[in-house]
Amino acid sequence: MTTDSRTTDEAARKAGVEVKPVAGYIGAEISGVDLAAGLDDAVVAAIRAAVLRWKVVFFRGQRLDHAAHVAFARRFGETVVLPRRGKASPPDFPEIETTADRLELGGRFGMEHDEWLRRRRHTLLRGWHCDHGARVDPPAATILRAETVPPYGGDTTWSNLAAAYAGLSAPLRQFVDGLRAEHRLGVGYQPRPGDDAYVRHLLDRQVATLHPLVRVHPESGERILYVNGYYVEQIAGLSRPESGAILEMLLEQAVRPEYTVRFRWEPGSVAFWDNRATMHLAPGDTAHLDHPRIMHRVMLAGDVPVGVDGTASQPVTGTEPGRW
Ligand SMILES: O=C(O)CCC(=O)C(=O)O
Ligand SMILES: [Fe+2]
Repeated sequence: MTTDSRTTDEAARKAGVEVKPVAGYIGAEISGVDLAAGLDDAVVAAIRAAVLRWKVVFFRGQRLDHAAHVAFARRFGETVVLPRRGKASPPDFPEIETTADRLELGGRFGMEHDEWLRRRRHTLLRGWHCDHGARVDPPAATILRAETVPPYGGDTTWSNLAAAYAGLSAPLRQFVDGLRAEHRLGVGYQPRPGDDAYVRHLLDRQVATLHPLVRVHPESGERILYVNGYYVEQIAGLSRPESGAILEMLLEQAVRPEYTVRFRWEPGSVAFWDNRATMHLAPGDTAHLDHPRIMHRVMLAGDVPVGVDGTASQPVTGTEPGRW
């Protein structure tokens, strides 16, 4: 499978679906498909090719319920079953995670969201992340659907990390190709009464992995600037100030506006992104609004990343492939 646009177009033509790019480097809207119906293999192949080519694809006006959402995801790979989940997750659907109103990430870790973000070392990248990036095998993809959206606000933004890598100068690409960085979750957070089971699970386990700073995409072969605004902590072998300055620069590069796409949700919208080749930014503009925002997601299991020299990511603590 390649990211060649001819391959993508060919697959779409065969399947009778329309793939319409919506930004120069990332994002395409797919129409002419009902995700709740049983999809034939050609449609699945067309969607898969579009996700690889455009990194995130959008569907509108879908009528997925939890069961159909999971069934759709399973056409593309193994779904992730979280062993202990937040109280927001629907009963009987261990693969579905629900976020209501806003991402309470800070609150989840025992402090207010702003304080949580302030503690991050990298100031530029407030909130940009790929999902579960501190794991040794982060999910390959996330499929997010909107149930209830505010009348304004609540947009999500994605960035293309292959384009960000390609946009670096040659000497800098060569420099980062050989580096690895530690990604961490749960460090320094204090538990507090009322934490749900999922939070306690995260707090129980410090999760950290040494990932290549440039990973080779397992399907497309593209080089990906593998930084993460939530999780990346330190470039191995560099001093703390060197690492901090270089990470700030790379994180800024990773989310340059031209590499991004922003999506306006409607009820029934679905976004399907390649979590190996993108970061995304959950909206921060709805917390003060009096409008609910209810989203459900399913993730696909992913591989252990591999760097340019063929070296795989190394677990540091609290993570092993396939164990959630
Ligand atoms: O709700 C959103 O817009 C995105 C939330 C998010 O980061 C995720 O589902 O992984
Ligand atoms: Fe996310």
